[in-house]
Amino acid sequence: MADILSLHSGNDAATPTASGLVARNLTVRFQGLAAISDVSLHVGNREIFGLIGPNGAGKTTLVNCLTGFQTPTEGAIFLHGSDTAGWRADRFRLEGIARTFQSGRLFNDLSVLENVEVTGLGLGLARNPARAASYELLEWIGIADKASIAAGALAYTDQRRLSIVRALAVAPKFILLDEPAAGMSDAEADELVHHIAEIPDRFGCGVLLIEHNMHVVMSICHRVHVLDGGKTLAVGTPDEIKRHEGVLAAYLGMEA
Ligand SMILES: Nc1ncnc2c1ncn2[C@@H]1O[C@H](COP(=O)(O)OP(=O)(O)OP(=O)(O)O)[C@@H](O)[C@H]1O
Repeated sequence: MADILSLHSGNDAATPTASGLVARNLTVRFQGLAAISDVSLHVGNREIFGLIGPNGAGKTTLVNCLTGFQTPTEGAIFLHGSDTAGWRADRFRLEGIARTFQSGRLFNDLSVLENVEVTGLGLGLARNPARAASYELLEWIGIADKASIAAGALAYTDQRRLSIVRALAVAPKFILLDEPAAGMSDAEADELVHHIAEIPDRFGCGVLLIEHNMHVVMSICHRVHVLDGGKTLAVGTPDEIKRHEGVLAAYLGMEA
């Protein structure tokens, strides 16, 4: 615990605290090559925390570590002060860490409503309450009118919306969103921004957001962590990140 309280060292500008989701000095090597190197971060309880970086920067590898899909080669992850060493993905999920995948991973043959409902049933809810809660989530994200069609028949952008509510259905403490705005038009991304911004207060959870759409990241994140080549390049508020010379050169400059 004392170690977490002194997290302020290293490369995370977060306020030291034992609460929240904390990664400390994470390194992941694949066949000797470092996908991430000595990365530390802290996501606060109701924070919207952006994770950005060029392709191959290590964002997904980091999220895989924070959800138990990847064991770090070095370093540690703490959830509300508990060391997660040895936790597998199902334990992370049970402890309140939910995620979406770039690929969606929906049950394509089940209806949109059933995709959310199975999560509620898995949590032990009875059928009717699970169905009602699922419908409410679909209404919130704006796809309740498609509740009865097969998830596999949804447009790609609606599949991404469904992935988000399915992850929220487990009442997580943290939700990790992997490129939720991918493939969306500017208008669709704007609408998504509005929904993601509501998550902390409406669902009482923190958000870690991987996103290439800079408008989305800069308009809703409280803080942004920039990875480049597996290393932390900068951590700061959106305004600080927008002005950071190293970030402009390594990443944002590419967008110009
Ligand atoms: N299972 C793996 N085996 C070997 N190398 C891997 C593996 N997973 C990722 N890598 C490598 O680790 C580095 C980081 O990849 P990662 O997918 O985490 O980056 P990313 O920032 O999420 O990229 P993108 O924006 O393209 O999704 C890349 O060089 C990638 O090739």
